[in-house]
Amino acid sequence: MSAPVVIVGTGLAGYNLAKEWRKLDTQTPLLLITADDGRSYSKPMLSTGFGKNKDADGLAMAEAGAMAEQLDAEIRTHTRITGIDPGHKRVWIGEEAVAYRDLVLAWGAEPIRVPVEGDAQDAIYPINDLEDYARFRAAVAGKRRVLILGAGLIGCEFANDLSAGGYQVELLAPCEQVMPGLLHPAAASAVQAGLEGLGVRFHLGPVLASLDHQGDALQATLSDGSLIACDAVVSAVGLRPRTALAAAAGLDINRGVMVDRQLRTSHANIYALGDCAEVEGLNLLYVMPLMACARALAKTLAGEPTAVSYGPMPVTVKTPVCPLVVSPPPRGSHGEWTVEGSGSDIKALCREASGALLGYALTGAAVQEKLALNRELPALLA
Ligand SMILES: Cc1cc2nc3c(=O)[nH]c(=O)nc-3n(C[C@H](O)[C@H](O)[C@H](O)COP(=O)(O)OP(=O)(O)OC[C@H]3O[C@@H](n4cnc5c(N)ncnc54)[C@H](O)[C@@H]3O)c2cc1C
Repeated sequence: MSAPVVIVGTGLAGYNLAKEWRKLDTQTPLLLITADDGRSYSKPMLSTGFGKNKDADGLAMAEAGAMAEQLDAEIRTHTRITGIDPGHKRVWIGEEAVAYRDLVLAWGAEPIRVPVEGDAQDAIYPINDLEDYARFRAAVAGKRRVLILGAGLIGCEFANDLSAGGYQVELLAPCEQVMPGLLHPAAASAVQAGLEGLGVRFHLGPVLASLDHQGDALQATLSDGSLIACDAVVSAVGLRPRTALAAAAGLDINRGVMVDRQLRTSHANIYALGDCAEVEGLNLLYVMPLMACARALAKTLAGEPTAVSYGPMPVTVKTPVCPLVVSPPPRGSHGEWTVEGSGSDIKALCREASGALLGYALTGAAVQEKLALNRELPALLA
């Protein structure tokens, strides 16, 4: 039998690529390898599960077996790739070598861990996949108070969702506003005020110095000396694209695994997409870009080399208490911000001197204007 196309990872990138490719090629063998249980799920739902009262099983859309049948593929679950041998076109799973025709890296990004003192490291939960989510839900069942580390998009989404699920939330981050780097301060204030309205208490500035067990609960000591009592900690301090195995195999690495617009790495027959990939300098950890990459790469793998294009990529942040859509100005662009509105309804626009729209942040009622504004936004990869 000819060597299969091998996709490493069964997240949205791996599975969507497999689906798109199977539309074009029903013959070539396909092998998916995943470190997790291979269940298909939509990762964005992880930060809406408490409000919707859905556990991990409730968020899973299909078991690995059903996906294998649907994709006419072999899926190896709980199996971790440990090396790549580009010269011989094979990957290593421990001592076992697996040959590939083409190899696709869709192995995502991993949560950054911040060093914290104390005896309760075990009570800090990153939530980056279904299994993380299941562990966290088990940890907070019957509990009341959650401390979130990180005021980025994911930290804010969890703050909204856990509040909606009945938890008392404290949010700690060493920055001056929520979603710094992504949001204009006026929009950040609107979101923060909305979350405060739900009872979220913000501690912006200090970091977590230590976390210790105290009876059945936990005590967090902040770098400014203040104390927070809680029952569990969510770590949402950021993600780092997985690159170590690619670097060890000699692939070009920057922030992510570097690929061109055809999603080709620096080595023949090896491609990357999703959170692990840096596409012409852009490492976008969102669903829309990976879907565009999956469609383009499916064609390339089916024999029609195709470059990916990114249109505007606005992000809808799931903070229903203060709806938010944001499209940050492209890196390196220069524009002036104008802000209209007040309270929870903010329209912040960034324009070039010529008047061309570079980016925006819309909150509350202003979100309605997104469709009209999207038509004005520049494409990220034309
Ligand atoms: C809580 C949360 C909410 C989000 N909300 C949104 C949103 O609203 N909108 C949006 O656009 N984006 C959102 N995102 C981002 C979006 O979900 C991700 O960009 C996307 O799901 C990444 O998919 P992926 O397939 O690249 O990676 P992953 O889903 O992380 O998949 C990686 C896969 O690789 C496997 N793997 C890793 N290492 C190995 C190895 N060595 N061997 C074998 N397998 C391996 C893993 O087991 C897994 O199957 C959110 C992210 C989070 C965490």
